[in-house]
This record gives sequence, structure tokens and C-alpha cells, in this order.
Amino acid sequence: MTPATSVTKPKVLIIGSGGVGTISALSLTTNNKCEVTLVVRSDYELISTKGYSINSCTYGELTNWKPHNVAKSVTDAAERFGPFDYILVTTKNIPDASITCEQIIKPAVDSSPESVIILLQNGLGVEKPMYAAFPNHLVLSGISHIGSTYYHGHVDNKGPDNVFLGDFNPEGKRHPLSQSKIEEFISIYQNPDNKNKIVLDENVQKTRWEKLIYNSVFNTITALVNLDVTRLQINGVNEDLIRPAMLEVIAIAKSVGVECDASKVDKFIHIGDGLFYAPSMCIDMRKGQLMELEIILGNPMRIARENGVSTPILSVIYSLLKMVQFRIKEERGMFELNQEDFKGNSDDYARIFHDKYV
Ligand SMILES: CC(C)(CO)C(=O)C(=O)O
Repeated sequence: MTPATSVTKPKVLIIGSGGVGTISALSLTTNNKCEVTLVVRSDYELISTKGYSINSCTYGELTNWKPHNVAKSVTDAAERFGPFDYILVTTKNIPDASITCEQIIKPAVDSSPESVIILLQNGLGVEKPMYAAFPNHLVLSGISHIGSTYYHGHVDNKGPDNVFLGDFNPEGKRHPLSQSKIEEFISIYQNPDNKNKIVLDENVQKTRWEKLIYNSVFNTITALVNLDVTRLQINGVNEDLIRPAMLEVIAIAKSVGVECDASKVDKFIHIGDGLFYAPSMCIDMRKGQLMELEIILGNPMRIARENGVSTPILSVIYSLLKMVQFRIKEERGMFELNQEDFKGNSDDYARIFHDKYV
């Protein structure tokens, strides 16, 4: 392996080749200020031979597109193209999956001692497990506002690639290198003609909460009822359901000292007007894949409970979606129920399930 320092261009590894990861790879490759390696775990044969077909609101129509390097696993990437300067994590963050994000990226982090880990992921509470798993690495927090979906070799990128990047820790508790690494990453990611937009964000905590105003409400409800956002709204739910649920997210954020900009509610209610857009949780549910339920809704709900915030709408949505997630897990064979275990008092079923099957 060549040491990262012996090449002039920084090496960036992208783990997660869905809609977000692929467009990040495209932004970085177009800019050509770094060497880009993309891990493509499913569809490796397809992508390594044919590349992607991409329909992007920013980059136009591309066929047979590939980044500099494509790897079939994180270990393969580390062995053939590492060590890396940056590890950009764009995988779904599903702590209740059979393998966590920390476990997925470990082979690359362990073989890239100087690497900076950038979490370009939805939701809340994604940083802490990373700090714990990799205490010697700088972990940065990124929020993407892109609208982009991957389907079997094709990427449909409907919304521009806008990224907010920062250190999740409060000022005064930040890593000494965080500012300079953020600036360096921005310089390799930002296209000179402003095709994409990446900015240093001094308050990523607030930006994460504000994105949750959308994700905790639209991702969850669309996944629950299997309808895109416009189809929800045709049912006249903006005032009775969507707005009050979004206000619950703002109240939870307030309980941890984060004042969200209230105008985001109207902005997000109308951001997709007419687009018939299905957010990622809805797409995952349709594909029979696990959803990012815990980081999008579970973690905010735990904070609400701890801080005594009333969340009548979100609580119901969370309970119902836990059952959908359970169904997907069972369908995927993550557990096999033995009905003999559930013959007694139903008050005990959750504990029995937790003890025997989780
Ligand atoms: C911004 C948006 C709505 C689109 O990528 C998203 O975060 C999601 O679908 O999860």
C-alpha cells in the first residue's frame, strides 16, 4: 500500500453507493482534486463493468460513469486503494441492523490511521457511536440536502447537491484540526462553477435538527402509509397532521437548547410541491430494506421522553413504524419467532422478544 502522504492528491473513500454517495463521488471526481474510491457492495459486478447511468439536475445525463476506483467491499478498498485521507460515510445509518456503520467502516479506518471520518448521513445521534469506536480519529458531521435515489445502476438526482459540514462538538470542545480539515475537504468538494454547494457550518447540531423537521415527519409518514409526499398532501393533511408533527420536532429540539428557525415548517411543507417525491425511508420500506427509523425518529423520541416533551403525533407514528421495521426484519430472516415463546401474558412479550431474539 502507498502511504497517503506520498501522493499529491488526497485520497477519499466513499462508503455507501446509493443516491447520496454516488453524487458525492461525481462531485469529487468532476472537481478532480482528489482520488475517489467508491465502495459498491451490492451491484458491484454491474457498476464495475457498466458504470452508472445518472440523470442529474446538476450534472445532466451521464452513461457508463465511474469514479477513479470502484471497490467491492471496504476491505477490498483498503487493500487496493488505501490508506485514505478522508472516509466519507454515506451509508444508511441503521443501529438496529445486523451490522452497524461503525463495523462497516472499521477495515478502512483501521488501515488509515490519519483518516478523517465524515458522516454525511441523516438523523440524530450518529456521531457519538463513531467517537466511541474511533477515539483517535477526527469525526466530522455533514448534512446533505440532496434529493437523489439509486435504483439498480441508475441514479435519479432531482435536488441539487448542497452539503453543510462542521464539527458536531460545541466550540471550545472541538478537535484542533477540525477547522483546517473542513476547509480542505470543502476545497476538494466544491465545484468551481458552483454546480454543487458545500459550506462550513458552525452549528451543525442546529442544521441536523432543522433537517429532522422534514425527515422525522415526511420520511416516517410516507413510509408508514406507502405514499409519496404529494399523495399524502392530496389528502389534505398539511394542517391536521404535518404541521403539528413538525412543531413537535421543534419542541424537542428546544428542550436540548436548539432553537430551530420556525419558518422551516412552511418551507418544508411546500419544498416538494408537485414533485411526487418519495423520501428515503419510504423507498427503503418499498424495497423491503430496513429503514433509518432509530436515527430519524427513535433518537428524537428518546430525548422527548427524557425531557418531558409532549409528542402525541410522533409517538404514535414511532410505535406504528417500529412494527413495520419488525415486519421487515422478520421478512429478511433476521429472526425466526418460536410461537411457544409467546403464549403467556402479553405484557411480557416485548421483554421476551428483547431477551431471546435481539
Ligand atoms: C432530503 C431528503 C428528503 C432527500 O434526500 C432526505 O433526506 C431523504 O429522503 O431522506
